[in-house]
Amino acid sequence: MIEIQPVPSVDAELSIPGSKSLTQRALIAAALARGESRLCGPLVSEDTEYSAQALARLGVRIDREDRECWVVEGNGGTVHMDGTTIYLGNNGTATRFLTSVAALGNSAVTIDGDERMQHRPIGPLIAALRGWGVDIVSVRGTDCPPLLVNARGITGGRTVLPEGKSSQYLSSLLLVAPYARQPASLEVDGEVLSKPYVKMTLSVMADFGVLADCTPDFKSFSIPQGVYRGRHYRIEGDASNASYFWAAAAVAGGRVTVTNVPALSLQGDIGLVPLLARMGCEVTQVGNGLCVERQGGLEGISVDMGDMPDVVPTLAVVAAFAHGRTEIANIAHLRIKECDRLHAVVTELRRMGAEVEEQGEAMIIHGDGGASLHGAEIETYRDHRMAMSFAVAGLKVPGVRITDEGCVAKSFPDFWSRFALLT
Ligand SMILES: O=C(O)C1=C[C@@H](OP(=O)(O)O)[C@@H](O)[C@H](O)C1
Ligand SMILES: C=C(OP(=O)(O)O)C(=O)O
Repeated sequence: MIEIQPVPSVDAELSIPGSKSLTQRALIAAALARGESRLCGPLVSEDTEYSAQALARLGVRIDREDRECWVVEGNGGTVHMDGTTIYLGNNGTATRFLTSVAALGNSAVTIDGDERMQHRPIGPLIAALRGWGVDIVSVRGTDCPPLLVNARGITGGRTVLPEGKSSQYLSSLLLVAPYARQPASLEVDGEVLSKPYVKMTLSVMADFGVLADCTPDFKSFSIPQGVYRGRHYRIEGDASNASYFWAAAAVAGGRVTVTNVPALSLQGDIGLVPLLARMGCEVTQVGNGLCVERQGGLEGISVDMGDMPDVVPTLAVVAAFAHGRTEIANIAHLRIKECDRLHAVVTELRRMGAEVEEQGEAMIIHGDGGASLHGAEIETYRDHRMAMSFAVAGLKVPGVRITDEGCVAKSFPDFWSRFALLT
């Protein structure tokens, strides 16, 4: 357990480790590419460790000796599984992505994860892969991992992705689609949540040489056959993880500059910054980074966060220090993250004395400028984002204690040492 020390205000400038989403996409594109890639600025964390090890099991050589630049020897799309099981912990992104990558191989593979991952749905991806001729089942019939993939490649042609609460199904299909035996197309049923992650997938695919087509509503895709080309690829800082530092300025007052997450980031979570501005912060561009500063008070806002689920806990914590009502809508997908994050955020904010309403797909925070907040022992539910977002509250409120603080290793192993720069 770690107790956060309050500060009168913050004044810091720092860089943030590489984007988790970009690192995992670049690893897969580089793994399936023809030729060598150098991925510079990757995130080194539990999740990317799972991804890299899984790709190694699928026959890809990845040299990670230099933590700053990983060298990946692409297999050109020829996937050979060494062994029978790929275990991915509670890495939702890799579990969804590697399922499709494994389908490109030529042997039976079990995809499994930890107890929580075994409750995170993957049914829509199973259905869409079947539409591309993949023999895949959820071993326990739960539409969650473990999955058994009897891999023999993907046929391509048209498939439909049934409605689901994760964009990762769609990104997963897109990443492997160029390797289908015939040109592939994909239709999506229902609303696409977390759209910026799909955009990011298309952008990484294009960077590695494959241009897919999609309709502006992200519901219909055509992917040409092709092979990614190995390249030098630089990964920007993680916007979701930068959010805790920008939020620190909003909550404690003062300013924080994150130097390596640009305003025009590929990451949708950069969208938190304009929301902080709407609440009363000042935002300025500094080089390739962004500075968030707060001098006056914060006001509540109404916002649809369907496209940026990972920064909902961050915004919710800030909202508890604002004056007035903040409504965060369209966030049902938070319920299938590392924990039921919608319920967890509401529970822990209430534990600190905040007045919060939980709805099926939304949360409402009735802020009073933080006046009624008090210290508490915060349960983190093995969820890195719970730990990091509630740490921010502790910069202002004495006695905030974060349990199981090591859970940040999933995406940000040295979070606590960087956070200490604020105090
Ligand atoms: O594709 C990605 O890299 C991610 C997509 C998002 O998930 P959903 O699409 O399930 O919302 C996000 O929560 C996750 O941390 C990373
Ligand atoms: C939801 C997250 O990750 P994943 O789905 O990859 O487990 C996250 O990092 O907040």
